[in-house]
Amino acid sequence: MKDIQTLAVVGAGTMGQGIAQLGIQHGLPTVLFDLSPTALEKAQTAIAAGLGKLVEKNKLTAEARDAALARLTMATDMGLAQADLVIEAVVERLDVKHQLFRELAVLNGPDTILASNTSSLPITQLAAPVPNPERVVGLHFFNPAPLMPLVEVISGVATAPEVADAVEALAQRLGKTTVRAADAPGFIVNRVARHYYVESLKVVEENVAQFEVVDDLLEASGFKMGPFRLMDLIGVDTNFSVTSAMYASFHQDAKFRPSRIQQQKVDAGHHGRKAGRGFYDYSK
Ligand SMILES: NC(=O)c1ccc[n+]([C@@H]2O[C@H](COP(=O)([O-])OP(=O)(O)OC[C@H]3O[C@@H](n4cnc5c(N)ncnc54)[C@H](O)[C@@H]3O)[C@@H](O)[C@H]2O)c1
Repeated sequence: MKDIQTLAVVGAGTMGQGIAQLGIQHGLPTVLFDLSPTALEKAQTAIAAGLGKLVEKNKLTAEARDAALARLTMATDMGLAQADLVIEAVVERLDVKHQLFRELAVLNGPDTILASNTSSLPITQLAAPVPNPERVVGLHFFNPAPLMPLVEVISGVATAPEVADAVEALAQRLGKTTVRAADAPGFIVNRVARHYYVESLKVVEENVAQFEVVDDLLEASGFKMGPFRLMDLIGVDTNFSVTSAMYASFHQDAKFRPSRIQQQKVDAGHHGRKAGRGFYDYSK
């Protein structure tokens, strides 16, 4: 297994931009590819701001920040998404991720590792139509990726053990604490955390309490963020897709049923902080 020396991140949204920041911060020349030039512009601003904050806090020198930024290539041309490790962080849809991995497999050699940041889709299913599925692996960062210490490493049925070892070592090089998770829907954290969102949405749907009250109470009881503030941070659309995928994977088990409140937010484009509006208004 060759050493991972270069990184490509596909999808420059909430997660992709954070993962790319980690890569350049830790010395990896990194290509950040997205279909949307606007997403790339926003990502570039966010990465520069993220590194800038570290400089302000004396956690990074200005020279190290400049060197990190020089390692970053922003790309709307998918042809540039070639690296030892490609991490995809695009929308949570199996069809989109399948198509993407097939294209990445053509662009890259058979020994390039293809990792998915999926929150819920089974790695075995993701890998099935990809040439050389033994190099497909789950590498699940948490939001915000530069700050959250945990990364789940997930092997599908076909994943070669040395591939899982290599991405785990890479995550540790990025300063993360890793945990191996079995290839079950939602892995560990999202499976348990799903009920935080699903049950809170039910409380609001049943008029037991308003969402702001639920947030305030849960924060007062010790949770760092209330469920609605957290959904806004995650992306209401992403959170809804993850719940929908898990509901399907668990064969419509009612305890994972998505909420019509979330469906409505998605339909209205109220996708959370990234859209300026979710459960709360961020336009100011
Ligand atoms: N948001 C979270 O808190 C969080 C946490 C952990 C994991 N994840 C997972 O990370 C992945 C990305 O989630 P996100 O919240 O960053 O999404 P997002 O909606 O913020 O960003 C997705 C980006 O992917 C781009 N994109 C879509 N299709 C593409 C394609 N074919 N090629 C290139 N770019 C494409 C979009 O333009 C967009 O910029 C999902 O699988 C999600 O489940 C999300």
